[in-house]
Amino acid sequence: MSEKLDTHGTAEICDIHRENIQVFQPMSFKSYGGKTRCSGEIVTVSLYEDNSTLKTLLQTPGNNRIAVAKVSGDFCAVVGDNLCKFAIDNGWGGIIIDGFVRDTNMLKTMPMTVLAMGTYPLRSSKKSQGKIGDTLEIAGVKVDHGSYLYLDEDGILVTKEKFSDINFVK
Ligand SMILES: O=C([O-])CC(=O)C(=O)O
Ligand SMILES: [Mg+2]
Repeated sequence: MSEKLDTHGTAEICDIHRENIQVFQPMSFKSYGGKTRCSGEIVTVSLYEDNSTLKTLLQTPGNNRIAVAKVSGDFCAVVGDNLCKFAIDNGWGGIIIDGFVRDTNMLKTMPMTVLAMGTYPLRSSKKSQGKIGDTLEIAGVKVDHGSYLYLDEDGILVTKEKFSDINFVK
């Protein structure tokens, strides 16, 4: 007897839609937030040693979208409990940082999905401008602004559009 699942995680999406997804390389991201799953439209953010563009973005309505940021330059933490609180208050679906976060003792208690490459205690400078909307190269995948992301305990995958036949686990 086979039971039909009424919700799907990333593993089921991979089985159903293998041809239409790109999967992030493993061992690239760790989960730091109080939530470990999310799905939603991607907003891409390019940062260079400065989190102000991301900070401003997270203070605008998220409508359940996912902020995906790539950070270059010197090591710095671009998200901590303050930015995480903005994301929660403004209805963002998740924050994915190809870079570092801090205040992780707080982040783990907060109802937000926050993934990053690792932790670093030093904050970013406020000297440079970031940019929204670039295509980012992250964990072996080209991530387009406006594409769709599914993330859970098994991994992260992106697709051009939301799958209408998928009822993603909450
Ligand atoms: O303030 C910053 O730049 C990062 C941070 O610690 C926070 O978001 O709490
Ligand atoms: Mg902080």
